[in-house]
Amino acid sequence: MIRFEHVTKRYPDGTTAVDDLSFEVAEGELVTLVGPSGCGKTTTMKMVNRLIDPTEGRILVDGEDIAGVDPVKLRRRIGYVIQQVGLFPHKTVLENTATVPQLLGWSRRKARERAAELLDLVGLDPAVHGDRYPDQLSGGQRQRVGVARALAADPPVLLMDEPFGAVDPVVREHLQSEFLRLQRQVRKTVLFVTHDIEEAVRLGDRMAVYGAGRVEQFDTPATVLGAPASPYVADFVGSDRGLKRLSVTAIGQDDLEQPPVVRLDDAVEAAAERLAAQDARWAVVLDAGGALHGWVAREALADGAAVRDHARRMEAWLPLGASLKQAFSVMLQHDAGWVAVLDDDERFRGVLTPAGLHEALRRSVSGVEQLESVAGS
Ligand SMILES: Nc1ncnc2c1ncn2[C@@H]1O[C@H](COP(=O)(O)OP(=O)(O)OP(=O)(O)O)[C@@H](O)[C@H]1O
Repeated sequence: MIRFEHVTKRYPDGTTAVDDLSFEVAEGELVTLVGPSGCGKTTTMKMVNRLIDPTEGRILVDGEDIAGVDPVKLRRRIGYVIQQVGLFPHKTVLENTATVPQLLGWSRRKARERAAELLDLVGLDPAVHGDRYPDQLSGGQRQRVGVARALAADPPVLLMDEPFGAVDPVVREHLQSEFLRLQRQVRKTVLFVTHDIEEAVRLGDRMAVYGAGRVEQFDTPATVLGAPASPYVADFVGSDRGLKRLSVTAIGQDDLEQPPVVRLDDAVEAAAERLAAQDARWAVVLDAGGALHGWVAREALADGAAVRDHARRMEAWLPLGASLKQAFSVMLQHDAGWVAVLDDDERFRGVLTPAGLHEALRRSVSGVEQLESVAGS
């Protein structure tokens, strides 16, 4: 969708901001550009919407060399979100969000309807916030309006330059989660500039780690953390990259244990027999529809009619594919001996125990070492 071919940018004073850059961002992919200040991230981004033109090389958007495209027309296909947001102070939130559709010639009513829909999508109630002015919003809310405005004309491509850089860490994490949720819905092709390695790892399908003007490594966060391509990248991602890897290592089916499963309506004797046959002290309890209800202890199944007479609720669960970091946090939060793991259709897939989690942690960390020795050989 966005393709850089040997792109170099030299400013008139002789500074080479970007040096022979080649990479491709697939349709619907979110690529983070991360690196220290002055390494050329913003220059890279501004070349995509022709705020800056390259000195050498070419950039293709959707197969078309953008050097031949009128910048104004090009920018209609490309949403742009920056740290300073740049909302018009004298326009309301709704008017700000409707700006681009109106420039594109939409009727005032249609543009405002679309704006209200988008504010809703980014988690702002148009009835509450729509008529406010930007200075009546919090920093986090202003950033959300910036994202809504960039999405208003439904461009296939989004450029985001440190969009969450100016808010405090708690709000930033919140905005990141919301943005990930939003991106799963809208599936834009996104270039996202940040100097925060945690943010780059968390948001990126792939990440480009910049050294001075060059991409030192372009790969998935798990690979960048597990097998840094050079001592520079290893140093940049930090000595705690093993820990960071926990947030990008997913729980898999192999990490789960399979205790006996009984249903709320099962007769007590039949349930007790099943537990005895597997020599288990407890079983997971599902309701008639197969949804997780909780658990039941073997010794409780001595009397009564159905499992439901003795079943206890268990609220904690994790989706299959959740990160080890999330798993750790849910286990600590619920002080639980096990956590049920459900798939996308909320079907029960097994339980994660502290032993299973420990095994997965070891695998993740030793993965780092193994990959390191591969990278070093
Ligand atoms: N108009 C300009 N003229 C000359 N040099 C420039 C110009 N704009 C940027 N540069 C230089 O180009 C290099 C790359 O700048 P760029 O803004 O792309 O970096 P960055 O990685 O986005 O940095 P930051 O994270 O600080 O925003 C820097 O050395 C910068 O000083």
